[in-house]
Amino acid sequence: MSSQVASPVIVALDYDTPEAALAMAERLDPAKCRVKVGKELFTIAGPDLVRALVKSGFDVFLDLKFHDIPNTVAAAVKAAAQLGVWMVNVHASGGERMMRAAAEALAPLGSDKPLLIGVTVLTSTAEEELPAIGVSRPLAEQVKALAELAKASGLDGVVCSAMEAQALKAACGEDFALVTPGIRPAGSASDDQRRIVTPSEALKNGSDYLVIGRPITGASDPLAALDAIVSEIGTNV
Ligand SMILES: O=C(O)c1cc(=O)[nH]c(=O)n1[C@@H]1O[C@H](COP(=O)(O)O)[C@@H](O)[C@H]1O
Repeated sequence: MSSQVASPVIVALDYDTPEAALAMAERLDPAKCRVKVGKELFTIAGPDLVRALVKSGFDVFLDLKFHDIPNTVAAAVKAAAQLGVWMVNVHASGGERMMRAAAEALAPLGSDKPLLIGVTVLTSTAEEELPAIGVSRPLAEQVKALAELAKASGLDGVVCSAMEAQALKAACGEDFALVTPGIRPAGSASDDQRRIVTPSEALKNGSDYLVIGRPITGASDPLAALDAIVSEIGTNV
C-alpha cells in the first residue's frame, strides 16, 4: 500500500479510550505523520476506531503483534487488511510457516496490501533477559536471525531497535523496511524502553520508520513536538 506522508514518524496512540485516541489524532496531521493502534486501544475500541482513523486520512499501523498457528495468523492479517490499514505486524518468533502463511494471505491484494512486518526482539528487552526465555546467542545475533527469517518468509520488513538497523540493512537489503520504536529525542525519559536511539541517529543507522509515543503524545503541544522531531532529522514537512 503506497502513501504520501512527509515524515517517517509513526505516532503510537497508546490510549485507553477511543475518545482520547481520536482527540490526539485531531491534534496531529495525517500529512505529517502516521499513527499506530496497539493492543490496549484496539482491545477497548476495536475496528470502528481503526476505520475512523483511516477515514480521517491517516495511514494506520495496526500493531497487534500476532503470534499463533499459521491458519489463525493468516486469517487475522487478512481481517486487518479489510480494515484498510497501511501496516500490520506479527512476531517473527512465530516461525517461518506462520509468517509465510500471513504473507500468502495478503498476496492476492497486490499493491493494495498492507505492509507485513515481523517483530524481532522488543526494544524493551535487554540482552541479559534472553537466557531466561531460552535464547543463548547474543541479542544482535537473535535480531539478525529473526530478520533474515522474516525476509525469507516473504515479509516486507521488521520491527527492531535502531541500534540494530545498520546491521539489518546490510544483511537484508535496502528495500527491507526497518520500523524502529524505542526512539527518544536527546534528554527525554527512557521510560520502560531499554534499547533507545535519538531520531536523527535512527535515520542515520538506516531506520525507515520511527515509532514514537510518549515523547509526542505526552507533550503539551504534540504537533509542535512532532515538528521539532522532524526538523531535528532534517526532513522537509
Ligand atoms: O511493535 C511496536 O510498535 C513495538 C515494538 C517494540 O519492540 N517496542 C515498542 O516499544 N513497540 C511499540 O512502540 C511504542 C513505543 O512507545 P513509546 O515508548 O511511548 O515511544 C509502543 O506502542 C510499543 O508498543
